Amino acid sequence: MAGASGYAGGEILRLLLAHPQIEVGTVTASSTVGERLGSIHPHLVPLADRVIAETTPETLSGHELVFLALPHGHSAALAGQLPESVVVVDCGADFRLESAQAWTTFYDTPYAGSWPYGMPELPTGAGSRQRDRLAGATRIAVPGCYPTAVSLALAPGFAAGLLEPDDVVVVAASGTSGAGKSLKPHLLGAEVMGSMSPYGVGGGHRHTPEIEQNLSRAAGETVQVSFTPTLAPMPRGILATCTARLRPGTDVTRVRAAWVAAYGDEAFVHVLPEGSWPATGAVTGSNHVQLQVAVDDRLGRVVVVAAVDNLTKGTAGAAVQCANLALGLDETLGLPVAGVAP
Ligand SMILES: NC(=O)C1=CN([C@@H]2O[C@H](COP(=O)(O)OP(=O)(O)OC[C@H]3O[C@@H](n4cnc5c(N)ncnc54)[C@H](OP(=O)(O)O)[C@@H]3O)[C@@H](O)[C@H]2O)C=CC1
Ligand SMILES: CC(=O)N[C@@H](CCC(=O)OP(=O)(O)O)C(=O)O
Repeated sequence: MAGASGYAGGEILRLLLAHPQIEVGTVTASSTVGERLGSIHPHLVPLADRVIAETTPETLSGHELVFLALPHGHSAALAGQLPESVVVVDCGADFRLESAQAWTTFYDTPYAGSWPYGMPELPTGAGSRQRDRLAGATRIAVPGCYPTAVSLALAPGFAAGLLEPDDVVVVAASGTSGAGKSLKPHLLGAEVMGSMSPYGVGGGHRHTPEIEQNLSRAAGETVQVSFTPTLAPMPRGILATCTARLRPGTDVTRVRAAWVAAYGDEAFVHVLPEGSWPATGAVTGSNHVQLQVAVDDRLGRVVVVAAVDNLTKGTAGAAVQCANLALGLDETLGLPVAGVAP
């Protein structure tokens, strides 16, 4: 586990402690090398005495499976030095985008290429799902947290041909752990507590091309998205409110049916009963995505609300789910299906 001292790495370790088939091997990081894991993640009691090692190909080699939870731009060099037979599951953005142009527009490191994208439930056209590309894969790019919520929220409508591709508006709120552990002056307690604020406004957030890539794949045509993230005074969770214009003549009774049918067989994506609404508190610590879909008849728009835990289904849970698929295990092994509430 590389990046073990971070938020995503800590969450992967928490999940692996409950996994019946995967054992935690070497834990590595950077500035915390030599420290006890217990001093950084006191909640990971059974791993408290593990000592953090340096992140090098040597310390990571010898494992069948390696999770990378490093800052953007660090995965390519490391993964390139690990044998092809090792399953590498990367929580960073380095290998998520298929378009080099999109990458260079939104990121400031060189384009490294793309790996199979780790969102098993994503409809990818003609009745197929992204999980078909993950079984047996040895390199997997775990999605970003906002793209998880937004893509799973809107993909059923695009896959069913119900939505216009050029009028999609998303506003999403995230808890502060989404920004990682390193010190950021705008994320001090005094700045965050009791206050919500937008960022990346005006189409500048780097998750925009990732969301567009996913929805375009589901739609079979280019989808464009106006995406505005906001920061919410909570440690975990994303609540995404996604609206799109319905195609003319769309029968509104088909709308709910499309979403229910899309996820009826999925273990981790749930369309709530009519009248119930997703809440971040209901998915805290669980690998679930909660969805609700409504139609604004007056404006001819669909409104889909999604809740995920950014650290569980939004990163670490997806990473473990993908590792299960890559290793030929039951996709749901070791993954929490109940949240922590209140
Ligand atoms: N937080 C979230 O909700 C999500 C995160 N992700 C992605 O997961 C990855 C990790 O994010 P997160 O856990 O939040 O980040 P953190 O800042 O919390 O953790 C970063 C980790 O990377 C290590 N690290 C930093 N620099 C280096 C380096 N040069 N070489 C080796 N290791 C290094 C840190 O070690 P040390 O502490 O020892 O310096 C730490 O373990 C990122 O790519 C992020 O984008 C994806 C989806 C959601
Ligand atoms: C609240 C917050 O700051 N969230 C992060 C997204 C976290 C995530 O999913 O990140 P990666 O694409 O970096 O893996 C952000 O907006 O940059």
